[in-house]
Amino acid sequence: MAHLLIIDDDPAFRSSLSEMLSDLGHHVLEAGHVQAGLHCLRTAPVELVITDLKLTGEDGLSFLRQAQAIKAVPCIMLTAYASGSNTIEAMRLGAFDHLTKPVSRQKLMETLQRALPERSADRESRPEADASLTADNPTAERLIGNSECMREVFKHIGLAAATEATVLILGETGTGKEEVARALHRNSLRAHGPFVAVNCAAIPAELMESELFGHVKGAFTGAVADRKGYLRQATGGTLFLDEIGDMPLALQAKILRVLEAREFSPVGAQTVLALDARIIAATHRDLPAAVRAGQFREDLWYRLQVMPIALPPLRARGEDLLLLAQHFLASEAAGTPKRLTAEAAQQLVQHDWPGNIRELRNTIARAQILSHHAWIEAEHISFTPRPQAADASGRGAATGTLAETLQQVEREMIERALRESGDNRSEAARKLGLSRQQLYRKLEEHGLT
Ligand SMILES: Nc1ncnc2c1ncn2[C@@H]1O[C@H](COP(=O)(O)OP(=O)(O)OP(=O)(O)O)[C@@H](O)[C@H]1O
Repeated sequence: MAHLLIIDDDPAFRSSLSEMLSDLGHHVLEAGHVQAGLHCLRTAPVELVITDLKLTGEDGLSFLRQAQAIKAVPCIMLTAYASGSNTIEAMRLGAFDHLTKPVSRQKLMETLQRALPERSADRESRPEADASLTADNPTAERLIGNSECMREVFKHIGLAAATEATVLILGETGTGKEEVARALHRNSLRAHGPFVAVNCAAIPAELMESELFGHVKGAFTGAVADRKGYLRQATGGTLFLDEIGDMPLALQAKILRVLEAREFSPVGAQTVLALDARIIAATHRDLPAAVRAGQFREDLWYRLQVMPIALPPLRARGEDLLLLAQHFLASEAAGTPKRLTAEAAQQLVQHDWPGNIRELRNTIARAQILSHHAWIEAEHISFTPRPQAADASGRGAATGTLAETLQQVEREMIERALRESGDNRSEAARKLGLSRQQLYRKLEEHGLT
């Protein structure tokens, strides 16, 4: 038996929940608003709190903020109005879990079982979240999603946000990895610092080191002035390394060193600078497969595994699809948002969304333009043809003559080999099964020198 406190301004809900918990053998206290709940926490031997989010007067998040100063007890947020931002905020403020109403007896039992053995000792060591950071913040909902899998993602964001842990975000292209990185930053203790996003796949391998670490004047030909580099630009904030799976191996070793030692040196400098930025990385690649293929360092992979967050593809997000579609219709509308007919919604549901949320956003934008009325009909929905990935044989990429296609595939393979070998030409030649001379000739042919 444990002493539980329920805070809810709906007396009927309070008493039915109280009955359910008493049936499970617990001693239950009830409060109708936040201050009454805080009073119980001060005066009674409360071991766990279940609080509603939307209450008359102060809300459940306000209870969480104030409760921390009184007693460390697990708090479960229960709401009919779950959103990405209130889930993240509740978890960041130390909530044990965030459940949606109506809650089943089974779910409640399961959550209590997880929460109660933990009691207070464990929780006292959790870093206190800075309540001032987002106290007035969660206005516009930026991360849409109500599906069970996204609610798990929001909880992980909330838990990770309050820490300094390096986070690795995994997910197919367009699933919202950058959006999640931004949410982590917004909800972190570094929210007032900069958020610097770097796309590792877009920077030429030979420039990447100086782009990240900076350089001093004269460090190499062309270094005509000092350059700060992204690590220093992110001081006090967050550095988001997007597409880390495309980082050349040589640089992966350097980033690992930065993560371990939390210090780095600009190219050509003798000085060592302390890292004062949180690193969040993301990739759409299958990193374990890249590790097996020798394209990604195993030690860096383990180092990034501290706090992985895997984003589900849109086709696995069920109800979120139409929720997101409505969100894009509303956010892009000048006046009253257009509505989807049942047939148009059906079209959306049947598609498998290889480009995920980005593809949905573009599909909705296109439908919005094509429809001249208040409704979006099925005929306004069209999907972008899926780009055919060029495999090593060039199949699927062929639009020109055979010779053109072969040239194109050759060029892509050379670029990839150079990227993956950190621009080391001997290694790239080995990967491609060419001699160094043959590779040099090909580089010249393709204008890649
Ligand atoms: N949960 C969400 N709610 C609303 N919009 C979202 C959500 N997730 C992603 N988006 C939108 O979808 C688009 C793609 O998101 P984002 O750029 O974060 O994806 P990504 O996984 O980083 O893509 P890539 O792998 O190509 O870098 C953006 O316009 C973003 O604002």
